[in-house]
Amino acid sequence: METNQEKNLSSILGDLKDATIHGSGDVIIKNIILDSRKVLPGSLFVALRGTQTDGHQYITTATGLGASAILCEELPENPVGEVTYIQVADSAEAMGQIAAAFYGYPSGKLTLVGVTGTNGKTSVATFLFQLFRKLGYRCGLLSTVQNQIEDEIIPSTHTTPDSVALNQLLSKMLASNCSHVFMEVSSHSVAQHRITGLQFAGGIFTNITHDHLDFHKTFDNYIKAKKGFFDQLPKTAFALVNVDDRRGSVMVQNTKAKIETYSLQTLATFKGKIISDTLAGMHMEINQQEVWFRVIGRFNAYNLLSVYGAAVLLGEKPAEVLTELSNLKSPPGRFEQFHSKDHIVGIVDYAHTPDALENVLETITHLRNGNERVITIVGCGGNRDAEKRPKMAAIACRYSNQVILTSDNPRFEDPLNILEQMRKGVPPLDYKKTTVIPDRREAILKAGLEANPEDIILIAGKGHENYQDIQGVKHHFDDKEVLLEVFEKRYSN
Ligand SMILES: CC(=O)N[C@H]1[C@@H](OP(=O)(O)OP(=O)(O)OC[C@H]2O[C@@H](n3ccc(=O)[nH]c3=O)[C@H](O)[C@@H]2O)O[C@H](CO)[C@@H](O)[C@@H]1O[C@H](C)C(=O)N[C@@H](C)C(=O)N[C@H](CCC(=O)O)C(=O)O
Ligand SMILES: Nc1ncnc2c1ncn2[C@@H]1O[C@H](COP(=O)(O)OP(=O)(O)OP(=O)(O)O)[C@@H](O)[C@H]1O
Ligand SMILES: N[C@H](CCC[C@H](N)C(=O)O)C(=O)O
Ligand SMILES: [Mg+2]
Repeated sequence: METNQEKNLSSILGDLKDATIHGSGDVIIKNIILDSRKVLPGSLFVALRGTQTDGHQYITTATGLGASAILCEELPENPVGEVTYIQVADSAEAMGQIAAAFYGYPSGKLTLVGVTGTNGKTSVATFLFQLFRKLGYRCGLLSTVQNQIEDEIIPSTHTTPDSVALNQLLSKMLASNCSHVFMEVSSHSVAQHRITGLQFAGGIFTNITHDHLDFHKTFDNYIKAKKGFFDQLPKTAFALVNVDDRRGSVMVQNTKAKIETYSLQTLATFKGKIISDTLAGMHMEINQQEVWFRVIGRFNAYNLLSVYGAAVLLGEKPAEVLTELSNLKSPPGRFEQFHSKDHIVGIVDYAHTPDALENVLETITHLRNGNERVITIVGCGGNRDAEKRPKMAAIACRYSNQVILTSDNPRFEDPLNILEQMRKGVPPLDYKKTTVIPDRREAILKAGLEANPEDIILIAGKGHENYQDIQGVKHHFDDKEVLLEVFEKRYSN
């Protein structure tokens, strides 16, 4: 007999086109597993071709551990008699369809909105989650910072989980009576079919700039990956795009969804204008209605505008939406401000791309009103796009009086090597104001101790992260903690 956790294999294969089934469809599947080391008796093991290795190499291990079925692109040389092999053209794509069926298609029973773009996904998804809770709905969130079911926090490992984890989380949200779920859709997740089989009520495009070329290789591929999300939206969904980004129209070129737009510069369904922007708050006009926000910065004007648009497209009343939006706070590590007793402003921000860093520094530049200095501390992650390293250093120099280049998450790279690549972006005229301090803690302490009252210290790149990933080991590290520690130190000395 089937239980909640179990399904008959043939009952979850219905959405697969062109699959060849070798063996019986009448097999009980207890779970879907993509790592052979986690296979249990009754598992359906999915052989995925990865970036490091090929899951097909582990099919024999999986059957040895009791897998009752294997989803694969190529059959093993010696198939096991009692195991069912489902042969498909693309295992990752098929896995998305099977995972949705295994968990009872939870996305179709929820109002699911996805957010894609280089920057702003976490901010927009989190604002939507906060807003809809305030509007009285039970909600779920899938984000880089954390996954959340109402108040329950479930740590996240990826911006967008794999299709099995994703459908499992969605079914948990449904079981908790959530009606709305807001999720980030990373370009990796589209390319790797993590979102295949999901039924979206809407999709939002924030922007696209330089990132992840380590994975996508060319900017064109990166654009195609993001566009893939809009290509697969159904005609019942909305596709809400930022038309101030020149790739906005490309994103929705082939979508079946209803296209809606937002802009700060041109005519759009949702048109916004910034009236003033200070450290205390932002005053905007949205579709002729004036509104004050606690959240600040031009990039957040875009984020709030898209959130407003999505809420209205989901049927919420504009006036109620604006009232609730005006009280929202930024998610952790997104332009998060701290003030020392002698009025130094510390800003912890997750800007880890050239565009994000430039936006944040432009915002800081606009907020300056006197002789305060801007001190920027920034690093770049290891085993990630190396092209952004010199660019980010150059941007930091352009907008700051003092720059400290430091380590982010070196991962498996030599931090000094990363810093050397960043240093190449420092214009010779800016050598004098630039220091390289590989130890991130030391870098923050130095800035915090040397700053003068009213100075602004930007600590960019790690935002909410509470670890530093060095050689595969995550050591506790929190920019906020070190900043607050040094603010205290100024008084104890
Ligand atoms: C580059 C990338 O996306 N990698 C993801 C990918 O891993 P991979 O392709 O390297 O896998 P692999 O190690 O080659 O293994 C291939 C297959 O063999 C299996 N295997 C492997 C060994 C074994 O003994 N047995 C076995 O079955 C693996 O489970 C896997 O299914 O598939 C794994 C399983 O789903 C993911 O955990 C992994 O994410 C890694 C950890 C990662 O860091 N991903 C980042 C780049 C990422 O996805 N980032 C985006 C957001 C970025 C952003 O927008 O800023 C995200 O959505 O989080
Ligand atoms: N709409 C935006 N446009 C440009 N930059 C933004 C925007 N929103 C936020 N940022 C900047 O980008 C940083 C990351 O923001 P956020 O975490 O919302 O993006 P993300 O797309 O979720 O990033 P990730 O790809 O790591 O998941 C912020 O800390 C801020 O510096
Ligand atoms: N989602 C992004 C986060 C980068 C954050 C930055 N701190 C880094 O480690 O490079 C990535 O995985 O590329
Ligand atoms: Mg994110």
